[in-house]
Amino acid sequence: MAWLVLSDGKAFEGEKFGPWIGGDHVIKGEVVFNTSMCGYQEMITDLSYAGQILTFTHPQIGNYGWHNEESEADKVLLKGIIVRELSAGEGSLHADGSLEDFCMKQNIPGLKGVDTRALTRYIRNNGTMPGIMVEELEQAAAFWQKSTPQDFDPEKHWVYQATSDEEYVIPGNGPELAVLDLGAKKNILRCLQKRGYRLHVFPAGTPSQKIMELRPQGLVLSNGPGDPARLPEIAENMGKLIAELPIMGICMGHQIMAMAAGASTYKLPFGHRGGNHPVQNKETGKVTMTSQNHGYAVSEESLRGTGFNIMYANLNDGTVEGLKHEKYPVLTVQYHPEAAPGPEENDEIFDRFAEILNAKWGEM
Ligand SMILES: NC(=O)CC[C@H](N)C(=O)O
Repeated sequence: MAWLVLSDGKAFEGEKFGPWIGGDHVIKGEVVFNTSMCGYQEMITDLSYAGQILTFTHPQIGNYGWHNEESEADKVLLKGIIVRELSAGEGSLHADGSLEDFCMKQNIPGLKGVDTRALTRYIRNNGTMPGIMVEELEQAAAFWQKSTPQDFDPEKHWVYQATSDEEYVIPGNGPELAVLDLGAKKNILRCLQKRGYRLHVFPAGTPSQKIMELRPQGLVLSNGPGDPARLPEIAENMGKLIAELPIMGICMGHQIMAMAAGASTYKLPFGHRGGNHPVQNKETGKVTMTSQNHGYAVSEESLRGTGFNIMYANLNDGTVEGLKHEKYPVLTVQYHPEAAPGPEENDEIFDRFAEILNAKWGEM
C-alpha cells in the first residue's frame, strides 16, 4: 500500500510500482493530469513535465509497451506517475520493454490502482497543487509541516535542468535554423529536420548575440518546463531578436516570445494536458483538435501594444493559443503542432514558418 497525498491533506490510496527508495524518502511534485488516450511514453519523456507527478486519466496504461526510439528526450525529469491499471504490455510484439521496465531504468516511481477519476475531478475542482507519494500517511503529515515552495519549484529553474549542456548540430541540406532548447521535444526537431533544415541547437541561457553570430535564417524556441514568468532573462534576451530573424515559438517558446514583447503570463487553474483541445484559427475560422501540455497561458489583455495579434484561440476556455506579430515574421503556438502520437492536423504551422523563411530568403 502507498499513497498520494496532496498539499491540502487529501489522500488517494494505491499500490507502488517501479523504484521506491523506501525509508523516509518522499516523492514530490506538482500533481497534474493528462486526458490523452495514448502516448504515455511521449508524455513521460516530455521534459515539460519536469518536477511534476503525472496522472493518466486513461484507465489502462502500458498496454503497448516501451519503444526506445519514440522517446521525446533521453533524460526524464518527471517525478512520478499515477495510473488506474498498469498493463505489462503483453500485446506488443515489437516493444523494447514494458513501461515498468522503463520506470525501473529511469528511476520513475509509480502508483497503480488509484482512483484516477476521483483524483482528476478533485484537481479540476480544487486546482493543480503540490503532492507527495509516500508509503505511510504519517510521513505526509511530517513532510507538509516543514515543506516550503522550493520543494516543488527549485531555485534553479527547471528549464536550466532540462536544456542541453552544450550546443549541437543536427545535419541537413537546407538552410540553417537556430533552436533555443528550453527542454525540447525530439519531435519538434524531427518536424524541422523532415523539412530539410540544418539545426543548430543552443542551450537555454545562450546570449542572443551568440545566436546571431551563427547568421541563422530563422529561430525556433522549444517547449519547456516550469513557470515562464520566472525566466525574464530569457525573454529579455529573445526580445533582442524579434526584429532580426523569422521566429517560431512553441508552448514555452510561445510564452517567452509574448513576454519578450512585453506581455505577461498567468497560471491556469488546472492546465491543459491532453490530445483533444479544440483550437480556432482566427484568420480562417478553421477549428482543429490539438495536443496540449501547459499549466500557464499568455494574458490576453497584456498583449495590447506589444505588436502581437491573437491568431489562435482555445474553444474550451477562450485562452490565447497562438500569436502573429503585425510587423515582424514571428509566429507562436501554445499547443503542440509536433504532437506524437497525434493529432497530426496541426503540423501545417511548420509549413507556414517555411513559407515565411522562403519569403525572406528565397526558396530553399
Ligand atoms: N509544454 C510546455 O512548453 C509548457 C510550458 C510551461 N511550462 C507551462 O506549463 O505552461
